[in-house]
Amino acid sequence: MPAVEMVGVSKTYRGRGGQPLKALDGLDMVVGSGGVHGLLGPNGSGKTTSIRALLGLVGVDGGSGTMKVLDQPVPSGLPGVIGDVGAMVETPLFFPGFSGRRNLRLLAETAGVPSARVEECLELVDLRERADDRFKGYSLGMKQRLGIAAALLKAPRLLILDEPSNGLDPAGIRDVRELIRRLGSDGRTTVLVSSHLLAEIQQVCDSVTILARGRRVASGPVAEVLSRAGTGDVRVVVPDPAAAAAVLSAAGFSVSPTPDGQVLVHGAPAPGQITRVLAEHGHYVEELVRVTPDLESAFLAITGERA
Ligand SMILES: Nc1ncnc2c1ncn2[C@@H]1O[C@H](COP(=O)(O)OP(=O)(O)OP(=O)(O)O)[C@@H](O)[C@H]1O
Repeated sequence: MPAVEMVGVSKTYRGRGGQPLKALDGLDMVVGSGGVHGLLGPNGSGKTTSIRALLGLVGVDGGSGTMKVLDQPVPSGLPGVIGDVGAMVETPLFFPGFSGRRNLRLLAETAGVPSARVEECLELVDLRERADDRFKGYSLGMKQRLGIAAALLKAPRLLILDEPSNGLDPAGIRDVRELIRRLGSDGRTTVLVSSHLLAEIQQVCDSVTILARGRRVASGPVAEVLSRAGTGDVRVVVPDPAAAAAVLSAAGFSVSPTPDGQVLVHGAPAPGQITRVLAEHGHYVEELVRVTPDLESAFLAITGERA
């Protein structure tokens, strides 16, 4: 059973002049159970809107598709499963003059969660030692981790985090990344995390849905999405790159030189053919490497947009 399912979901906002703005345009998304799933897209592509729609915080266009969370239809079945869903959407609100612990205890009381769970969550996000400091004195990273702790209070089966790394410094980003990885590998939690940071998704997620203009443009295991968007380029190191490039070009390969004196052969040719043609002309290959794209180039290739 997928943890999240969206099929053909659209959401139209009214712009300032009343003109329609399609934030979601027939969006499909399937998040399998367990692990970390990334929702990746440039600003304005519909990440927050889709998360808000899944949580029933925003209504979608009438008759525009279906959504399920933990196998329950959204919004009608949400009351039955919302206790198993933890979410952090936008910066969470806490009382600035209260400590992290007191803030969490208040939330736990409201949700009927025992206070022992507050301590567990503080431990999970590594805030135990600073739990009695006032919230307003926390760094942005600590505030964000407290927000994640709040989302974890109910020991959710599905944890949804909207841009949890936003505004964090590198150390904060690393802490949040490690936390997400830990949660996603505990065997019971599915984490859905949105980001416009390609490296973030690449480092932390098992699978990914890529959005552009409110639509899914790619999805699957991160490694698969990357290889599908693969350029098929091969980088060749030879003693005389200019002559080797001329030979390859004459043999019908599409080639270009690299600034560091290597030859880039485009378009997924079998590497064996490259070495054979070169050897026939007295050029002996010192090194031959397939170029693996990172998520950034894959993303640009897929969406034609800059993140
Ligand atoms: N309440 C709203 N009223 C009108 N338009 C909105 C509203 N919320 C979002 N939009 C528009 O819908 C589109 C999608 O926005 P959304 O916030 O879902 O994107 P996003 O991918 O989360 O981007 P970001 O990372 O910038 O938050 C944008 O064009 C945005 O301006």
